[in-house]
Amino acid sequence: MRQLFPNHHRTKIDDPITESLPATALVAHHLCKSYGDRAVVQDVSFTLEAGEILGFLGPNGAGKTTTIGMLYGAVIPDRGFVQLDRWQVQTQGQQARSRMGIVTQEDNLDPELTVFENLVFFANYYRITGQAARLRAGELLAQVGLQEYGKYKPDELSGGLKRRAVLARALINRPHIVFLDEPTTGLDPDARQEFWKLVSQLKQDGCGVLLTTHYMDEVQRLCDRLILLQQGQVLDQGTSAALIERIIGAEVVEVAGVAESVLQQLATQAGVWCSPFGSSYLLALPAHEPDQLWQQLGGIQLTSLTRRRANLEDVFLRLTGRSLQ
Ligand SMILES: Nc1ncnc2c1ncn2[C@@H]1O[C@H](COP(=O)(O)OP(=O)(O)OP(=O)(O)O)[C@@H](O)[C@H]1O
Repeated sequence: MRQLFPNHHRTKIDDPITESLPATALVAHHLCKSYGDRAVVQDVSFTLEAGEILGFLGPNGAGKTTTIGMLYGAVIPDRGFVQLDRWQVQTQGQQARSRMGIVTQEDNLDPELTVFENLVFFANYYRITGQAARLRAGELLAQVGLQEYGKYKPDELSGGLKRRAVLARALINRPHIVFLDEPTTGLDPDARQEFWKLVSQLKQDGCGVLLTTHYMDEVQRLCDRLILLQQGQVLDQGTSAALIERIIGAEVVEVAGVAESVLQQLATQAGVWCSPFGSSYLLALPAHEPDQLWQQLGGIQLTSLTRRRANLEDVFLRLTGRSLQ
Protein backbone atom coordinates (compact mmCIF):
# COMPACT_ATOMS: atom_id res chain seq x y z
CA MET A 1 0.00 0.00 0.00
CA ARG A 2 1.21 3.49 -0.75
CA GLN A 3 1.90 5.90 2.07
CA LEU A 4 -1.12 7.85 3.18
CA PHE A 5 1.17 10.75 4.02
CA PRO A 6 3.80 10.66 1.28
CA ASN A 7 5.08 14.17 2.04
CA HIS A 8 4.15 14.27 5.66
CA HIS A 9 7.18 16.17 6.89
CA ARG A 10 7.19 18.79 4.18
CA THR A 11 3.61 19.84 3.58
CA LYS A 12 2.71 21.73 6.73
CA ILE A 13 2.51 25.03 4.95
CA ASP A 14 1.17 27.03 7.89
CA ASP A 15 3.30 25.39 10.55
CA PRO A 16 5.84 27.98 11.67
CA ILE A 17 8.33 25.81 13.51
CA THR A 18 7.78 22.08 13.64
CA GLU A 19 9.59 20.19 10.89
CA SER A 20 8.82 16.67 12.06
CA LEU A 21 6.10 15.10 14.15
CA PRO A 22 6.78 15.50 17.88
CA ALA A 23 6.96 12.29 19.91
CA THR A 24 4.09 13.25 22.17
CA ALA A 25 1.43 14.50 19.84
CA LEU A 26 -1.55 15.02 22.12
CA VAL A 27 -1.92 15.58 25.85
CA ALA A 28 -5.27 15.68 27.65
CA HIS A 29 -5.01 17.46 31.02
CA HIS A 30 -7.62 16.72 33.70
CA LEU A 31 -10.69 16.91 31.46
CA CYS A 32 -14.04 17.30 33.24
CA LYS A 33 -17.52 17.66 31.79
CA SER A 34 -20.95 17.64 33.44
CA TYR A 35 -24.41 17.88 31.94
CA GLY A 36 -26.69 19.33 34.59
CA ASP A 37 -25.65 17.66 37.81
CA ARG A 38 -24.38 14.57 35.99
CA ALA A 39 -20.58 14.32 35.74
CA VAL A 40 -19.97 12.41 32.48
CA VAL A 41 -16.18 12.94 32.28
CA GLN A 42 -14.25 13.22 35.52
CA ASP A 43 -10.61 14.22 35.59
CA VAL A 44 -9.44 12.30 32.52
CA SER A 45 -5.76 12.76 31.63
CA PHE A 46 -3.61 10.89 29.12
CA THR A 47 -1.10 11.28 26.32
CA LEU A 48 -1.11 10.01 22.76
CA GLU A 49 2.22 9.54 21.06
CA ALA A 50 3.02 9.93 17.38
CA GLY A 51 2.73 6.58 15.63
CA GLU A 52 0.67 5.11 18.46
CA ILE A 53 -2.81 3.61 18.33
CA LEU A 54 -4.51 4.26 21.65
CA GLY A 55 -7.69 2.31 22.38
CA PHE A 56 -10.33 4.14 24.32
CA LEU A 57 -12.64 1.52 25.77
CA GLY A 58 -15.67 1.59 27.96
CA PRO A 59 -19.28 0.46 28.18
CA ASN A 60 -22.04 2.53 26.56
CA GLY A 61 -22.30 5.90 28.25
CA ALA A 62 -18.79 5.74 29.77
CA GLY A 63 -17.94 9.16 28.34
CA LYS A 64 -15.78 8.20 25.36
CA THR A 65 -17.52 10.34 22.74
CA THR A 66 -17.77 13.29 25.12
CA THR A 67 -14.03 13.05 25.80
CA ILE A 68 -13.24 12.87 22.09
CA GLY A 69 -15.48 15.89 21.58
CA MET A 70 -13.30 17.80 24.05
CA LEU A 71 -10.16 16.59 22.30
CA TYR A 72 -11.19 18.19 19.03
CA GLY A 73 -12.93 21.19 20.47
CA ALA A 74 -16.58 20.36 19.78
CA VAL A 75 -17.35 20.00 23.50
CA ILE A 76 -16.13 22.69 25.89
CA PRO A 77 -14.65 21.18 29.06
CA ASP A 78 -15.76 22.51 32.43
CA ARG A 79 -12.17 22.01 33.54
CA GLY A 80 -8.96 20.89 31.93
CA PHE A 81 -7.53 21.39 28.46
CA VAL A 82 -6.02 19.57 25.50
CA GLN A 83 -2.70 20.22 23.86
CA LEU A 84 -1.99 19.08 20.34
CA ASP A 85 1.62 19.52 19.26
CA ARG A 86 2.29 23.07 20.46
CA TRP A 87 -1.29 24.28 20.29
CA GLN A 88 -3.99 24.31 22.93
CA VAL A 89 -7.30 23.11 21.53
CA GLN A 90 -9.46 25.29 23.78
CA THR A 91 -7.68 28.56 23.00
CA GLN A 92 -6.01 27.90 19.64
CA GLY A 93 -8.69 25.72 18.14
CA GLN A 94 -8.09 26.60 14.52
CA GLN A 95 -4.38 25.76 14.60
CA ALA A 96 -4.98 22.59 16.62
CA ARG A 97 -7.83 21.39 14.41
CA SER A 98 -5.76 21.89 11.29
CA ARG A 99 -3.65 18.98 12.58
CA MET A 100 -6.56 16.65 13.36
CA GLY A 101 -8.68 14.23 11.40
CA ILE A 102 -12.04 13.14 12.76
CA VAL A 103 -14.12 10.09 11.91
CA THR A 104 -17.29 10.34 13.94
CA GLN A 105 -19.73 7.50 14.58
CA GLU A 106 -22.05 8.75 11.83
CA ASP A 107 -21.33 8.66 8.11
CA ASN A 108 -21.80 12.40 7.81
CA LEU A 109 -20.83 12.89 4.19
CA ASP A 110 -23.01 15.30 2.24
CA PRO A 111 -25.56 13.04 0.49
CA GLU A 112 -26.11 15.59 -2.33
CA LEU A 113 -22.46 15.58 -3.42
CA THR A 114 -20.45 12.77 -4.96
CA VAL A 115 -17.72 11.20 -2.85
CA PHE A 116 -15.09 13.11 -4.85
CA GLU A 117 -16.98 16.39 -4.42
CA ASN A 118 -17.29 15.73 -0.69
CA LEU A 119 -13.52 15.56 -0.41
CA VAL A 120 -12.91 18.61 -2.59
CA PHE A 121 -15.46 20.60 -0.63
CA PHE A 122 -13.92 19.56 2.67
CA ALA A 123 -10.43 20.49 1.42
CA ASN A 124 -11.67 24.07 1.08
CA TYR A 125 -12.01 24.27 4.87
CA TYR A 126 -8.25 23.88 5.01
CA ARG A 127 -7.69 26.41 2.27
CA ILE A 128 -6.77 23.70 -0.20
CA THR A 129 -8.63 24.87 -3.29
CA GLY A 130 -8.94 24.43 -7.06
CA GLN A 131 -6.61 21.96 -8.71
CA ALA A 132 -4.76 21.27 -5.45
CA ALA A 133 -8.03 20.17 -3.81
CA ARG A 134 -8.93 17.93 -6.76
CA LEU A 135 -5.46 16.39 -6.76
CA ARG A 136 -5.58 15.76 -3.03
CA ALA A 137 -9.07 14.24 -3.27
CA GLY A 138 -7.98 11.91 -6.08
CA GLU A 139 -4.82 10.93 -4.23
CA LEU A 140 -6.75 10.03 -1.09
CA LEU A 141 -9.46 8.10 -2.93
CA ALA A 142 -6.70 6.01 -4.51
CA GLN A 143 -5.00 5.49 -1.18
CA VAL A 144 -8.12 4.17 0.52
CA GLY A 145 -8.95 2.04 -2.54
CA LEU A 146 -11.92 4.10 -3.73
CA GLN A 147 -10.61 5.38 -7.04
CA GLU A 148 -13.55 3.74 -8.83
CA TYR A 149 -16.13 5.28 -6.51
CA GLY A 150 -15.45 9.02 -6.58
CA LYS A 151 -18.38 9.65 -8.92
CA TYR A 152 -20.94 7.94 -6.69
CA LYS A 153 -23.13 9.61 -4.11
CA PRO A 154 -22.39 8.36 -0.55
CA ASP A 155 -25.69 6.51 -0.26
CA GLU A 156 -24.80 4.43 -3.31
CA LEU A 157 -21.83 2.92 -1.45
CA SER A 158 -21.80 -0.05 0.91
CA GLY A 159 -21.21 0.63 4.60
CA GLY A 160 -17.54 -0.36 4.38
CA LEU A 161 -16.84 1.83 1.34
CA LYS A 162 -18.63 4.75 2.96
CA ARG A 163 -16.46 4.41 6.07
CA ARG A 164 -13.36 4.49 3.87
CA ALA A 165 -14.67 7.64 2.21
CA VAL A 166 -15.16 9.25 5.63
CA LEU A 167 -11.61 8.29 6.54
CA ALA A 168 -10.29 9.74 3.28
CA ARG A 169 -12.09 12.98 4.08
CA ALA A 170 -10.56 13.02 7.58
CA LEU A 171 -7.08 12.79 6.05
CA ILE A 172 -7.45 15.67 3.62
CA ASN A 173 -5.37 18.01 5.80
CA ARG A 174 -2.60 15.46 6.49
CA PRO A 175 -3.41 15.30 10.22
CA HIS A 176 -0.96 14.40 12.97
CA ILE A 177 -3.75 12.86 15.03
CA VAL A 178 -6.83 10.98 13.87
CA PHE A 179 -9.85 10.28 16.06
CA LEU A 180 -11.80 7.19 15.09
CA ASP A 181 -15.04 6.86 17.06
CA GLU A 182 -16.34 3.30 16.57
CA PRO A 183 -15.26 3.35 12.92
CA THR A 184 -16.17 -0.22 12.04
CA THR A 185 -19.44 -0.68 13.92
CA GLY A 186 -21.92 -2.55 11.74
CA LEU A 187 -19.40 -3.49 9.03
CA ASP A 188 -18.98 -7.05 7.80
CA PRO A 189 -15.71 -8.87 8.65
CA ASP A 190 -14.06 -8.19 5.26
CA ALA A 191 -14.86 -4.49 5.38
CA ARG A 192 -13.52 -4.28 8.93
CA GLN A 193 -10.26 -5.94 7.90
CA GLU A 194 -9.88 -3.53 4.99
CA PHE A 195 -10.42 -0.63 7.36
CA TRP A 196 -7.86 -2.04 9.81
CA LYS A 197 -5.22 -2.05 7.07
CA LEU A 198 -5.79 1.66 6.56
CA VAL A 199 -5.53 2.35 10.28
CA SER A 200 -2.29 0.37 10.48
CA GLN A 201 -0.96 2.41 7.59
CA LEU A 202 -1.73 5.62 9.48
CA LYS A 203 0.37 4.35 12.36
CA GLN A 204 3.22 3.44 10.05
CA ASP A 205 3.12 6.94 8.64
CA GLY A 206 3.66 8.36 12.14
CA CYS A 207 0.12 9.46 12.81
CA GLY A 208 -1.28 9.13 16.35
CA VAL A 209 -4.66 7.39 16.36
CA LEU A 210 -7.26 7.42 19.10
CA LEU A 211 -9.74 4.61 18.54
CA THR A 212 -12.94 3.78 20.36
CA THR A 213 -14.47 0.40 19.72
CA HIS A 214 -16.59 -2.30 21.30
CA TYR A 215 -14.83 -5.04 19.30
CA MET A 216 -12.27 -7.09 21.14
CA ASP A 217 -10.60 -8.37 17.98
CA GLU A 218 -10.15 -4.79 16.78
CA VAL A 219 -8.46 -3.86 20.04
CA GLN A 220 -6.17 -6.88 19.96
CA ARG A 221 -5.29 -6.33 16.34
CA LEU A 222 -4.68 -2.58 16.38
CA CYS A 223 -4.13 -0.99 19.76
CA ASP A 224 -0.70 -0.40 21.26
CA ARG A 225 -2.14 0.79 24.55
CA LEU A 226 -5.55 1.01 26.17
CA ILE A 227 -7.41 3.37 28.43
CA LEU A 228 -10.41 1.84 30.18
CA LEU A 229 -13.18 4.27 31.07
CA GLN A 230 -16.21 3.79 33.24
CA GLN A 231 -18.68 6.44 34.36
CA GLY A 232 -16.39 9.13 33.03
CA GLN A 233 -13.32 8.01 34.94
CA VAL A 234 -10.13 6.23 33.90
CA LEU A 235 -10.34 2.80 35.51
CA ASP A 236 -7.00 1.55 34.32
CA GLN A 237 -4.56 1.81 31.42
CA GLY A 238 -1.70 -0.09 29.85
CA THR A 239 -0.98 -2.54 27.08
CA SER A 240 -3.49 -5.27 26.51
CA ALA A 241 -1.02 -7.96 27.67
CA ALA A 242 -0.09 -6.06 30.85
CA LEU A 243 -3.73 -5.45 31.78
CA ILE A 244 -4.65 -9.10 31.26
CA GLU A 245 -1.68 -10.33 33.27
CA ARG A 246 -2.22 -7.90 36.14
CA ILE A 247 -6.00 -8.05 36.43
CA ILE A 248 -6.83 -11.64 35.48
CA GLY A 249 -3.70 -13.76 35.19
CA ALA A 250 -2.80 -16.30 32.56
CA GLU A 251 -5.97 -18.33 32.23
CA VAL A 252 -9.66 -18.52 32.98
CA VAL A 253 -11.92 -21.52 33.35
CA GLU A 254 -15.52 -21.48 32.18
CA VAL A 255 -17.60 -23.91 34.20
CA ALA A 256 -21.28 -24.85 34.06
CA GLY A 257 -23.57 -27.09 36.04
CA VAL A 258 -22.39 -26.26 39.52
CA ALA A 259 -23.96 -24.11 42.22
CA GLU A 260 -22.63 -20.57 42.39
CA SER A 261 -22.11 -20.90 46.13
CA VAL A 262 -19.70 -23.78 45.54
CA LEU A 263 -17.71 -21.76 43.05
CA GLN A 264 -17.66 -18.68 45.23
CA GLN A 265 -16.35 -20.80 48.06
CA LEU A 266 -13.74 -22.33 45.78
CA ALA A 267 -12.71 -18.93 44.48
CA THR A 268 -12.20 -17.67 48.01
CA GLN A 269 -10.19 -20.69 48.98
CA ALA A 270 -7.99 -20.59 45.95
CA GLY A 271 -7.66 -16.80 45.93
CA VAL A 272 -9.19 -16.53 42.47
CA TRP A 273 -11.96 -14.48 40.90
CA CYS A 274 -15.38 -15.88 40.04
CA SER A 275 -18.11 -14.21 37.98
CA PRO A 276 -21.37 -15.23 36.31
CA PHE A 277 -20.84 -15.47 32.55
CA GLY A 278 -23.96 -16.18 30.49
CA SER A 279 -25.27 -19.52 31.69
CA SER A 280 -21.79 -20.45 32.99
CA TYR A 281 -19.30 -19.03 35.46
CA LEU A 282 -15.82 -17.69 34.92
CA LEU A 283 -12.99 -18.45 37.27
CA ALA A 284 -9.68 -16.65 36.95
CA LEU A 285 -6.71 -18.75 37.93
CA PRO A 286 -3.80 -17.24 39.77
CA ALA A 287 -0.98 -16.97 37.27
CA HIS A 288 1.51 -19.12 39.09
CA GLU A 289 -0.45 -21.83 40.82
CA PRO A 290 -3.31 -23.09 38.64
CA ASP A 291 -2.69 -26.71 39.58
CA GLN A 292 -4.15 -26.31 43.04
CA LEU A 293 -7.43 -25.08 41.53
CA TRP A 294 -7.47 -27.90 39.00
CA GLN A 295 -7.20 -30.39 41.80
CA GLN A 296 -10.12 -28.82 43.63
CA LEU A 297 -12.25 -28.64 40.50
CA GLY A 298 -11.56 -32.32 39.99
CA GLY A 299 -13.65 -33.11 43.04
CA ILE A 300 -16.76 -31.19 41.87
CA GLN A 301 -19.47 -32.47 39.53
CA LEU A 302 -19.66 -30.21 36.47
CA THR A 303 -21.61 -30.39 33.23
CA SER A 304 -18.85 -28.59 31.34
CA LEU A 305 -15.45 -27.08 31.90
CA THR A 306 -13.33 -25.13 29.42
CA ARG A 307 -9.87 -23.85 30.18
CA ARG A 308 -8.64 -20.97 28.02
CA ARG A 309 -6.24 -18.03 27.94
CA ALA A 310 -7.50 -14.89 29.66
CA ASN A 311 -8.47 -12.04 27.36
CA LEU A 312 -9.47 -8.40 27.48
CA GLU A 313 -13.15 -9.23 27.78
CA ASP A 314 -12.33 -10.90 31.10
CA VAL A 315 -10.45 -7.79 32.21
CA PHE A 316 -13.45 -5.71 31.34
CA LEU A 317 -15.86 -7.98 33.13
CA ARG A 318 -13.74 -8.00 36.26
CA LEU A 319 -13.24 -4.22 36.34
CA THR A 320 -16.72 -3.09 35.32
CA GLY A 321 -19.00 -6.08 35.86
CA ARG A 322 -20.06 -5.59 32.20
CA SER A 323 -19.09 -6.90 28.82
CA LEU A 324 -17.14 -4.67 26.43
CA GLN A 325 -19.70 -5.42 23.72
N1 LIG B 1 -25.20 16.89 25.09
C1 LIG B 1 -25.49 16.08 26.11
N2 LIG B 1 -26.42 16.43 27.02
C2 LIG B 1 -26.72 15.64 28.07
N3 LIG B 1 -26.15 14.44 28.29
C3 LIG B 1 -25.21 14.03 27.41
C4 LIG B 1 -24.84 14.82 26.29
N4 LIG B 1 -23.88 14.15 25.61
C5 LIG B 1 -23.67 12.99 26.26
N5 LIG B 1 -24.46 12.91 27.35
C6 LIG B 1 -24.50 11.82 28.32
O1 LIG B 1 -23.19 11.60 28.78
C7 LIG B 1 -22.95 10.22 29.01
C8 LIG B 1 -21.71 9.82 28.23
O2 LIG B 1 -22.05 9.80 26.84
P1 LIG B 1 -20.97 9.45 25.72
O3 LIG B 1 -21.68 9.50 24.40
O4 LIG B 1 -19.77 10.30 25.90
O5 LIG B 1 -20.61 7.95 26.10
P2 LIG B 1 -19.86 6.85 25.22
O6 LIG B 1 -18.90 6.18 26.14
O7 LIG B 1 -19.31 7.44 23.99
O8 LIG B 1 -21.05 5.85 24.87
P3 LIG B 1 -21.28 4.93 23.54
O9 LIG B 1 -20.32 3.78 23.66
O10 LIG B 1 -22.70 4.50 23.70
O11 LIG B 1 -21.04 5.79 22.34
C9 LIG B 1 -24.20 9.48 28.54
O12 LIG B 1 -24.97 9.17 29.67
C10 LIG B 1 -24.91 10.49 27.67
O13 LIG B 1 -26.31 10.31 27.73
